[in-house]
Amino acid sequence: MFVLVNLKTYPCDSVAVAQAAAEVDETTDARIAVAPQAAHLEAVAETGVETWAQHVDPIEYGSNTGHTLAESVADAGAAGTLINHSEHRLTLDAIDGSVRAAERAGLETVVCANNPAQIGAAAALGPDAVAVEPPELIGSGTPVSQADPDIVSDAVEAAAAVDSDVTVLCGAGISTGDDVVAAGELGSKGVLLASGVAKADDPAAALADLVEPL
Ligand SMILES: O=C(CO)COP(=O)(O)O
Repeated sequence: MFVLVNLKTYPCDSVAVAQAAAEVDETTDARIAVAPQAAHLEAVAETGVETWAQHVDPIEYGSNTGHTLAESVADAGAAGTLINHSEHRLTLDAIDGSVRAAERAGLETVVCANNPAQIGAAAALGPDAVAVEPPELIGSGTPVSQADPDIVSDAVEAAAAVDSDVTVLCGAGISTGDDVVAAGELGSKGVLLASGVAKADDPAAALADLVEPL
């Protein structure tokens, strides 16, 4: 299972969370990665943990003030990037452009979407993976795998119907090892989570709990 921890812009210590993730990664067969905000990518990558960007723009080198260039993200040490997170929605055309920009820079891609229908559309753009995250459950503490299991299994079906090479992650409210196991039982190959780690009093313990049953 892939455990991708999105730190959003939470006021946590990104490097401390990354160090904890790197340590927990040594103890498990699960794959752990941390997605800090762009300004922290390099510091997080230096901890040795697999590092992901939260977003890249559909642009090339040039006059794009304030945008995030995929090549810069890769140079900072990122191995992959989220695209179209629920908190950073893009047009279809921009999602496509961002996937192409990420590919150009050698970044792995996870395109986020709200529901199975959007997952099918996202899969058609050929990312490495898609992540279904019902917006109403994000940050709720109620795991999608429990509150709405069908959305996960339907997303797995929707992606497979379009492109069987695109793997499916799920997210929203995931915070325990049991939630990760439940996600796996629904056909998800990983989880995307944030508050369960970034807002935890002890992020290292939260991460250890997440991978304990894997
Ligand atoms: O948005 C999310 C991950 O990208 C999910 O957030 P929570 O884990 O806080 O529900």
